[in-house]
Amino acid sequence: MRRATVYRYSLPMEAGVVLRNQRLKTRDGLLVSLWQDDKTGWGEIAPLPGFSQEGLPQAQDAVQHGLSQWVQGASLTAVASAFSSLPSVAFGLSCADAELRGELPEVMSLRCAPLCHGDPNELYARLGELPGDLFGKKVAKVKVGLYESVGDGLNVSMLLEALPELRLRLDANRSWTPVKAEGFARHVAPELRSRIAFIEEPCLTREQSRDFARTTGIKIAWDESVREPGFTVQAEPGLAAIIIKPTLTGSLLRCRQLIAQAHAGGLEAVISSSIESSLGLTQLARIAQWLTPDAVPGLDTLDLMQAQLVRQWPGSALPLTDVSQLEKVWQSK
Ligand SMILES: O=C(O)CCC(=O)c1ccccc1C(=O)O
Ligand SMILES: [Mg+2]
Repeated sequence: MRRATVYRYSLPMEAGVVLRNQRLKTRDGLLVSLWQDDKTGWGEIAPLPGFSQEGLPQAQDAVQHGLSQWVQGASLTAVASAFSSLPSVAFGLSCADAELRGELPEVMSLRCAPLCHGDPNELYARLGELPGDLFGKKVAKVKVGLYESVGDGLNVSMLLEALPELRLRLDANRSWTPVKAEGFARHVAPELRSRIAFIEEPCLTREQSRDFARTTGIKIAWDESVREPGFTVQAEPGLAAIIIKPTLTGSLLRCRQLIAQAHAGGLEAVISSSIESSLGLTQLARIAQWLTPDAVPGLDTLDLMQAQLVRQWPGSALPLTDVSQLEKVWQSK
């Protein structure tokens, strides 16, 4: 006997969370809970506005359709894989399936690269509390490209000089022209550059980003590129990592393929948040521990929200929204 329930959630965000020029006031998504033979599995389906191609109504239709098939005996692994054009659906259903089958280990990665939103004092304070990673180094992520690239360069240099064990991941989200990228690099001394683990997508095109890596010696990582049609994982000079945001990428199977291809090419694969609730984030932390144990995941987005959902993120003081407070939108017969 199989049963499935779909819940809808809407969590208030902290004021001022802006994504690709739009303000995100609430984070909206679906939770699914599966039940079979006294076992349960949960998954989160949360298309991210401005990033996901699919919207929530379309995702909900697909989820209900997929779960109806599962209840009637179809394999959810196969159902999830069939939704490759709706990555959030493929990912959420495959997580619920993996939990139900006991495939997703419980143990979470407790390391997480803190996201710095520009205030260096805040980052100093947070880094002080951070445990060093496997190699005794601390890693944090700083968004760049929002203001003047020269200012970004100065800020990054100041952080690296002030904190000698710090390594930085930077993320420019394709915002720099080659001239701006050069303006950034000019203000980061060559001896500091090796402590930039990578910068995600510095320029508008991959070719420009490759040129940037070549001329500056600063390593790059693909993020947006990983989700573009025709992308294949390929090791190349200057490339350090690929970023995998499963909600934007697809099923666990698809994520595992990307991770395996990255590792085979000597690249780091970094599991990262698409601003999921605490339920989705704790699953991502488990996936990271399971599949990329040597890479610190990029999951520091819980505090953008005003509440946690169903499952608690270790150490978070945010209030917890319980299942009983959620709107049930569908249930199998
Ligand atoms: O990667 C991280 O550390 C946090 C997640 C993050 O930065 C992000 C979250 C949602 C959408 C886009 C991005 C991004 O990488 O730009
Ligand atoms: Mg990015």
